[in-house]
Amino acid sequence: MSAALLRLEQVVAGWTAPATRPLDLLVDAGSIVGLCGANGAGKSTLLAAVAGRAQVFHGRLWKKPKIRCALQTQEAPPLAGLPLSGRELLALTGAAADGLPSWLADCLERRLDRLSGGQRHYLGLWAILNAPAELLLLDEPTNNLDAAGVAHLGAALRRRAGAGCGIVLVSHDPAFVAATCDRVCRLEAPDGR
Ligand SMILES: Nc1ncnc2c1ncn2[C@@H]1O[C@H](COP(=O)(O)OP(=O)(O)OP(=O)(O)O)[C@@H](O)[C@H]1O
Repeated sequence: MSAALLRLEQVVAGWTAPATRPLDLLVDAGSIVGLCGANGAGKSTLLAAVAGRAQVFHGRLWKKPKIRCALQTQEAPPLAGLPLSGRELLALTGAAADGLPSWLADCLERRLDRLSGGQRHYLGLWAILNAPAELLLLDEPTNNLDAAGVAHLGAALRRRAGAGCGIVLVSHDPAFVAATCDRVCRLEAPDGR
């Protein structure tokens, strides 16, 4: 029997005013759900509403009681000038370094603001992906990643789902979504796109 972790019924989310069309969404433990839609449709806003950062204006948003959510956003953390290493970043979220690709394991002791954009992105993503959470909310996780990084990410997501996590990922990459997600949900933009 599947165990529901997240259920949205006709949810309209926004920051200071409603910004999305109504959305129904069900995420079970062990499943990876893709959320697609045009620029500005409100996909990031919906993830933020699930994480409790944005508002729900209409509909019903249910999460399994006491569930822990980890949210990856598209915003780059303000790291410039901060002597924070990759290993320290992982420690901040409680993520283990085991399983990191070899090309990133070598970067763990270096300052994040001296890494490449892709290296920094994947370490930041890894910190969220492997945080002690049951529901992972990922916003454009393949941004900045090369083909090897995308393949590694797909396998890491499958492992987390296999361990019982529910995953919602927003992506504009149809090939990645088709290869990775069990189901895809489309959010229509307010203007109908
Ligand atoms: N922090 C914020 N405060 C107020 N409005 C916001 C905020 N973030 C986004 N918006 C607005 O909410 C609407 C939806 O934006 P959102 O980023 O959720 O769309 P998206 O579907 O994720 O787009 P994209 O595919 O371009 O990343 C837009 O009109 C945007 O201007």
